[in-house]
Amino acid sequence: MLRPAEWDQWYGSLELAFGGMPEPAEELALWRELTLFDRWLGTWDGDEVVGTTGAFDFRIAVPGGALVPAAGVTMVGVRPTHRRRGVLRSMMRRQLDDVRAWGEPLAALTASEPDIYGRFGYGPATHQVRAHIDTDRVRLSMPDGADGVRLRLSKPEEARDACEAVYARRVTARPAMLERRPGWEALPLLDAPSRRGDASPLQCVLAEADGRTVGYARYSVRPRPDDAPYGTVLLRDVEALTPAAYAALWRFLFDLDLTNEIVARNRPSDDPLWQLVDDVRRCRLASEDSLHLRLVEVGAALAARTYQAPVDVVFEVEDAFCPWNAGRWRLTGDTKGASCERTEDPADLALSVRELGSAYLGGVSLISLAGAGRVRELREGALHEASVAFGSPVAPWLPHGF
Ligand SMILES: CC(=O)SCCNC(=O)CCNC(=O)[C@H](O)C(C)(C)COP(=O)(O)OP(=O)(O)OC[C@H]1O[C@@H](n2cnc3c(N)ncnc32)[C@H](O)[C@@H]1OP(=O)(O)O
Repeated sequence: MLRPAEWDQWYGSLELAFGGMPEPAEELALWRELTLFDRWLGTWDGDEVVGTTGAFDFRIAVPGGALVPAAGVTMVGVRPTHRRRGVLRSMMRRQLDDVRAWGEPLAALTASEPDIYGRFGYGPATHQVRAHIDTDRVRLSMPDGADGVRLRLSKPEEARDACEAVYARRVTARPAMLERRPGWEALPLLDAPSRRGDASPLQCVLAEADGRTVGYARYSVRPRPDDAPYGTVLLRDVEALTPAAYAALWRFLFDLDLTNEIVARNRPSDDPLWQLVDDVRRCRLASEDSLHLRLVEVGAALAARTYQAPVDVVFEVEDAFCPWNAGRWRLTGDTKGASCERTEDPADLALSVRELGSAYLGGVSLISLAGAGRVRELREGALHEASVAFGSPVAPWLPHGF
């Protein structure tokens, strides 16, 4: 637990852990406002803060559409003078014990380096795709109805509630999306001038149909540099409720005069955009890990989602860091619901909690993990059965960091 009076010192230590670059005042103000002091931890050496972390109280969409409590682990830092002597490990210990005590079955984070958190039971569970789209060459095929969508520019702040209403309807449609907690609607609007470089302030275009907002895109424009003929559209986010609105928003971004490129830093791996374009190679896609997930309570977590095919398997789970999860669990479930209970029956699949974290949202298949030797099949057929059941028709995707 952190005291409000300690926050400045605490955050200063976090900034030092990340290299010492001060953050813009508006970002500092938002992170302070979003701080949940009773869920924040500091490690002290005398009167110096040497370790920091916190855990937001998210609810995350899981396959089947439920919103499940998940501790959003954040702001992990250890002072450069105090590294590699167990400060992180002790904070992870305390934090996971806390999360368990709060009754939250999941913990989630985005990692500064992907190899830090596996030892604590987190597995990479979603991917994000970066695109550099050559809008001179790539063409879009427009679905029916796109020409009927009205586009309207608005100040991002004025359009906030309309955008939030669209976002709220999108959350349960895709695993790993986060329900917007109070105060978080300010995050996508952050636009500190010192972060813009040579790009414009943030802009917003709304898609409207039958008088209501059915989509939005927020972006900035970097005008042509001296050595190039055209500028770049930097996409912040885009969401829409209909295929027509989605395509209309992308066409707008593609057609912005005096630009010939869109840079989108975080798109889902199955973004419908890849089906709208005629030349996906000229979208120059690159993928990397995004959300890392940990099952804090294996039984409650596995019972909280649904399964896209009937499943009845016994897992032998290894969990050295949270031993209350270790042992055998029988999962039975289908598209309607699931239960997961302790069992003495023989195991069908053996794996560690980390693999369960990777597979949980349906973005990494158990078969692929087994191909790497990280899941062992002990009953013939169990791997295929569980792998199909754990899948998701929509790729999990985390829309923003935290
Ligand atoms: C969710 C987030 O906030 S991600 C942000 C993480 N923070 C940063 O990257 C900021 C810069 N780095 C740091 O502040 C620190 O180096 C930290 C937090 C990454 C590690 O803190 P430390 O106190 O040095 O870690 P600690 O000594 O407890 O090490 C625990 C284990 O993690 C390993 N480890 C520590 N740092 C790293 C790293 N950067 N990469 C890989 N493994 C690491 C250690 O080797 C140790 O391994 P072991 O279990 O096999 O013995």
